[in-house]
Amino acid sequence: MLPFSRVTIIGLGLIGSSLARAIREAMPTVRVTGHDADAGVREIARAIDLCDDVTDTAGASVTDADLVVLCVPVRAMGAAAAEIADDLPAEAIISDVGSCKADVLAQLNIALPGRTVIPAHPVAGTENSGPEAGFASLFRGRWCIVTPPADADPAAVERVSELWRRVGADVETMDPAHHDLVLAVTSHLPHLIAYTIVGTASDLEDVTQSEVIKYSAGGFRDFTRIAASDPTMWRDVFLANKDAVLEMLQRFSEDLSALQRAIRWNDGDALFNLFTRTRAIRRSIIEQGQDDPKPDFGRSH
Ligand SMILES: NC(=O)c1ccc[n+]([C@@H]2O[C@H](COP(=O)([O-])OP(=O)(O)OC[C@H]3O[C@@H](n4cnc5c(N)ncnc54)[C@H](O)[C@@H]3O)[C@@H](O)[C@H]2O)c1
Ligand SMILES: O=C(O)C(=O)C[C@]1(C(=O)O)C=C[C@@H](O)C=C1
Repeated sequence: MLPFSRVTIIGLGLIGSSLARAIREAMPTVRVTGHDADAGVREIARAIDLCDDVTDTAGASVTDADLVVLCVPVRAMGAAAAEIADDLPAEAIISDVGSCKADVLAQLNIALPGRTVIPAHPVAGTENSGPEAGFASLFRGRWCIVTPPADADPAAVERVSELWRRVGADVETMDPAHHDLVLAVTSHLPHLIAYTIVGTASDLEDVTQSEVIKYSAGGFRDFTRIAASDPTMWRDVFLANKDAVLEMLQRFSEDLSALQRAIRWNDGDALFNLFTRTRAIRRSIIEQGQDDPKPDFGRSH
């Protein structure tokens, strides 16, 4: 049996539009309704036939929904939830796809008191945004981490999990705070590092302009892809997951200082040993046949 029959997606950008496409492909009988605050995005969504219906107001999009998935930047979750509060059917489940979870759960609990809120995070994406950047296979073979509140109804958790399995994801359940700590190191910190490296390079007059472009075939080019990620999304992630990111940044800074010291004092052994360890990690991932690896998020809760 299908977990839901009428799904509303609010926010029709990369993730919302990918979810709409994936649901329509995997579960063609499910009615998908969409809404976006941006009239231009709604126009594109209609033009590309993204959903069965795209409504001009958030309220109109949820009146008969049995699942509403908020796919907006993490600091816009509370406002998006408040807009649907009066029109939401009593039995509807509310979920989201935000990249950090504790702050989003707090926002949703304030905006929708007493409602069934089951947050989730598909750990899949690209550096692109908007309704035309999405694609149906985005979640296939990727993790989706469901982060229910401690007192969540297990049946509601299972229905949300089943939706993500149906669009191809592997589902883990995790405590929201633990999720935020893990993702701070596996996703948020790498983005911060990429933004820093590309920003620093462009600040250095000597290597800017043609030279940054001309010689960016290798490692730097990989960083520029990540650093092209959406500014609104990532501003929100760093501010909403501040504590976990600052904790991981502290650890990272200490490790970077140790490397700095090793270079200054010609400690070749320290450099060699670290690089040998990190190379072994990458090789063991490839040997397991995962060249686009899903990180092991550890124990489920
Ligand atoms: N991009 C990724 O790689 C990725 C991966 C996993 C999860 N996420 C999470 O998914 C969410 C959406 O990210 P995205 O990459 O799809 O962004 P996006 O910029 O492509 O789309 C976001 C959409 O939300 C709309 N929006 C903003 N505020 C709104 C509101 N109050 N009501 C209705 N619509 C509103 C915007 O107009 C935009 O069309 C974010 O919370 C992000 O953290 C992103
Ligand atoms: O592959 C990318 O471009 C991504 O940044 C995707 C990525 C990640 O860090 O893995 C980014 C943010 C998400 O919340 C989930 C996935």
